[in-house]
Amino acid sequence: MTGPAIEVTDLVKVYGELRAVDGVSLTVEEGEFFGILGPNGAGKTTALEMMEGLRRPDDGTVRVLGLPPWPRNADLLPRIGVQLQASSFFERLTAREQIHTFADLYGVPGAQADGWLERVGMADKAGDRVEDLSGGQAQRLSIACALVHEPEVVFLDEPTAALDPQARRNLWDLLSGLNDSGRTVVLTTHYMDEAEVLCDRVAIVDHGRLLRLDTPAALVRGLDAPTRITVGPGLLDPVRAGALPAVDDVAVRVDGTVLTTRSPAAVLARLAEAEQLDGVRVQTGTLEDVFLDLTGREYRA
Ligand SMILES: Nc1ncnc2c1ncn2[C@@H]1O[C@H](COP(=O)(O)OP(=O)(O)OP(=O)(O)O)[C@@H](O)[C@H]1O
Repeated sequence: MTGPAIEVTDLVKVYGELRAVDGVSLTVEEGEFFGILGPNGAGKTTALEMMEGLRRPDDGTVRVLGLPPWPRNADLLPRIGVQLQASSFFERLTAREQIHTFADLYGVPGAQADGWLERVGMADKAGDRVEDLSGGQAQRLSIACALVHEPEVVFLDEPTAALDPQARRNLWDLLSGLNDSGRTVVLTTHYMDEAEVLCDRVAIVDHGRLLRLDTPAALVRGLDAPTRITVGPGLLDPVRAGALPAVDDVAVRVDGTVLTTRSPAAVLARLAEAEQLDGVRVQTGTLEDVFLDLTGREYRA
């Protein structure tokens, strides 16, 4: 294929007075793991549904694999995968019957469906009814159903929402492997850490607008945030610490003495000379700092 996997230009969706998506333009490259990150109500789902061809844009254009997804495009449908919410499973079917139903719709052999159950770690739950699955298991099944026909582009809408932290982390392992074979993955999330761990590039959205689009590392670097180095409590005389070259600020807290610096290597070298590196913690900026910097308010998922 030539050209980007997805091209969105000046996309708009209006509900009454509300501009849920307000002039978003972005390009997703083939094989990219792309994240749309923003707090609740930012417009992530609305934007994603317009890319999937499930919602009609009020303005702007979408091209997926070079084709317009709206109105329903029969050439495009077999080439994209859309993760449905667990609540939209067919009722009373087992996990295996569920994914085989999807496989039949796409003319995919049953063995391929079983292969996907295996890949998402659901083979031993194949005989369980979908309503008896845990939240994490239901998400795994819905991801397998979205991928059963081996689409080139897959859309996942908050695939780890409502999961406990352990189940989320388990699902990250599965998600991070999804684009190994060159498949393009677009995911929405309101979890900063999830975007940071999984995505090649992240679009930060708020109030329907695209605020910033870059790799997580570049977003954090662009912030020019200082590094915070925490030394164990009582190990460092705050006055001497403040006199160290490159230390901009010193704060004494219960969990240790926090040195703020823009030259962490120089400060760490001095701590090493003084043999005070034991238990030292180094914290750089995160996507949460980026959001705060962009919007002036704390990130609240
Ligand atoms: N069908 C609709 N009619 C009216 N308003 C809508 C409709 N769908 C969404 N909205 C509104 O549009 C805004 C964006 O909603 P959207 O679901 O796209 O946000 P989101 O970023 O996906 O948030 P969440 O994480 O809560 O799903 C919200 O204020 C929402 O209330």
